[in-house]
Amino acid sequence: MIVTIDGVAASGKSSVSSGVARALGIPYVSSGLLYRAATLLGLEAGVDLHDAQALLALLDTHAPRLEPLAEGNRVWAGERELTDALHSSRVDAGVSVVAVLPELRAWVDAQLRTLPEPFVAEGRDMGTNVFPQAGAKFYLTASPRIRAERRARERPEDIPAIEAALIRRDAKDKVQSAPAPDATVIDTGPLTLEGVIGVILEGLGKGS
Ligand SMILES: Nc1ncnc2c1ncn2[C@@H]1O[C@H](COP(=O)(O)OP(=O)(O)O)[C@@H](O)[C@H]1O
Ligand SMILES: Nc1ccn([C@@H]2O[C@H](COP(=O)(O)OP(=O)(O)O)[C@@H](O)[C@H]2O)c(=O)n1
Repeated sequence: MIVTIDGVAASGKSSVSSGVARALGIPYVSSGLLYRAATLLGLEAGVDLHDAQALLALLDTHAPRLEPLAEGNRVWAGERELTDALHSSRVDAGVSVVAVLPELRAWVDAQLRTLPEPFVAEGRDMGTNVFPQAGAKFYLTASPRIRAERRARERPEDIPAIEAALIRRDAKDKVQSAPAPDATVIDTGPLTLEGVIGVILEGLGKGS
C-alpha cells in the first residue's frame, strides 16, 4: 500500500506523514529531501543550479541516498550525513530552480520507485506523477501567513520575510504541485498537527 501526502511549502507534509506512518507502523518518504540534497551539493560545489549536467555529475560522485526512518528521514552522501544542512534558507531559496529540471526530477523519481511498499510518500507530485496508483491520496494546504508563522519557529528570519519566500517558492513549484484529482484536500489552517493526522487516519479507515 502507498499513501501520498502532497501539498504546498510548510503545509505540514513531513510532520503529518511521520505521524501517519508511525500510526500505521510503516516508513514515510520525504521526496523534497532529495531535491534539497541535490541543491546543497550544487551550492557547495559552486555550480550553476540551472546546469542539469553539472548537478548530475555531482550526484554521480556523491550518490546521496534517503534513509526513510519513521521518526524522521535522513539523507547521507557516503559517510557524511547531510540532513541538518538541508533546511537552511539558502537551500530553501535554490531548491525550486533545481526542481524544475527534468533530469533532476527523473533522478529523484527513480530513487523513489525502487522503495519497497508499504510507505507514506510526501512531496508535490507523489499522487500525480510518481505514484498515481497509490491507494489513498491527500493534499495539504494552509494560508501563507499561517505557514510562515509555523516555519518561523524553525528559521532565523521574521514572519513577513518567510511568508514572502514561501509565496515565491509556491509560484516556482506550481507546475508540479497540482493536487491529484482523486486526492482529499485538507486545509490544515484551523487544525492541530494531531488533528490533521486524525483526519487522514479516519480517511484510511484507521481512526480511533
Ligand atoms: N496543523 C498544524 N498545526 C500546527 N503546526 C503545524 C501543523 N502542521 C505542521 N505544523 C508545524 O509546521 C512546521 C512545518 O511543518 P512541516 O511538516 O515541516 O511542513 P512541510 O513538510 O510541508 O514543509 C513544523 O514546525 C510543524 O510542526
Ligand atoms: N515531490 C517534490 C518534492 C519537492 N519538490 C521541490 O523540493 C522543494 C523542497 O521540498 P520540501 O517538501 O522539502 O519543502 P517544504 O515544503 O518542506 O518547505 C520544493 O520547494 C520543490 O521545489 C518537488 O518539486 N517535488
